[in-house]
Amino acid sequence: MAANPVPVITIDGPSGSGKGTVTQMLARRLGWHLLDSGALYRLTALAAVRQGVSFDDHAGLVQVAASLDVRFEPTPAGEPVRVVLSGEDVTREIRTEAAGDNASKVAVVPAVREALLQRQRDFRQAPGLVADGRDMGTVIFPDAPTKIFLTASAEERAERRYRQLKEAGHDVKIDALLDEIRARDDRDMNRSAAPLKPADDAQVIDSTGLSIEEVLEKVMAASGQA
Ligand SMILES: Nc1ncnc2c1ncn2[C@@H]1O[C@H](COP(=O)(O)OP(=O)(O)O)[C@@H](O)[C@H]1O
Ligand SMILES: Nc1ccn([C@H]2C[C@H](O)[C@@H](COP(=O)(O)OP(=O)(O)O)O2)c(=O)n1
Repeated sequence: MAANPVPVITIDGPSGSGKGTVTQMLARRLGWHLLDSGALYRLTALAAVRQGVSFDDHAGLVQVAASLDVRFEPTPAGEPVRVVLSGEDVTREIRTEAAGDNASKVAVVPAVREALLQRQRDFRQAPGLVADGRDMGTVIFPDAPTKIFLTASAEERAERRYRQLKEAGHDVKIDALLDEIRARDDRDMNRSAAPLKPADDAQVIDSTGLSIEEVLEKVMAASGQA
């Protein structure tokens, strides 16, 4: 097969490592497209709940994933991309910790991942793509010229999530968030299909103690875009 000439930067890593933030800033700076693959798993879980499909019903989940009616709409700089599911704005609803946990549960099902595979690859359009998730560099875009694995200590990731949720007006407890982060890390890393791990050719960046700007600079340098 001929090599795909459209460049991709993959940014994989655990929850709260800063993938989404860095991906958005980088995509804007480069003028490239963006793929938030986690949103597809969050939407699959949300649509399943709404349609009364149990997470044990794998055939049902595949049906939901394959027929997702979703649009990602651009927003002004600094605001999250607007996510529209079957005509309804679900941007906020899919960002809760519960939605993330449900996403991680449907994401263990290999056939669900298979049903979302081509939809993700279709985001690879000129002039380039920045893609964030768990398996962007290992499974979805194994030929990506630049692969980043972003990480940070579980404590710092829980702290970041705490600040983010507090600012959004949610009543959260740091200990519960740390437990949730650890449980999700464990599920994402230990599943058989496309587990969370750095690709062999990924550059690992530990963002513990680094500001968002410092991380962005490291990612730009690693991708030859600095
Ligand atoms: N290096 C960093 N230092 C401090 N806060 C950060 C850093 N990177 C991200 N954040 C903040 O942490 C929260 C989670 O970041 P996010 O990009 O959503 O992570 P992920 O997509 O990996 O789950 C956000 O509120 C974000 O602003
Ligand atoms: N490429 C991906 C992206 C997300 N997932 C699953 C596993 C994750 O825990 C959930 C939610 O991912 P998401 O990136 O939206 O969550 P965080 O922002 O990292 O908290 O979806 C996946 O299995 N593969």
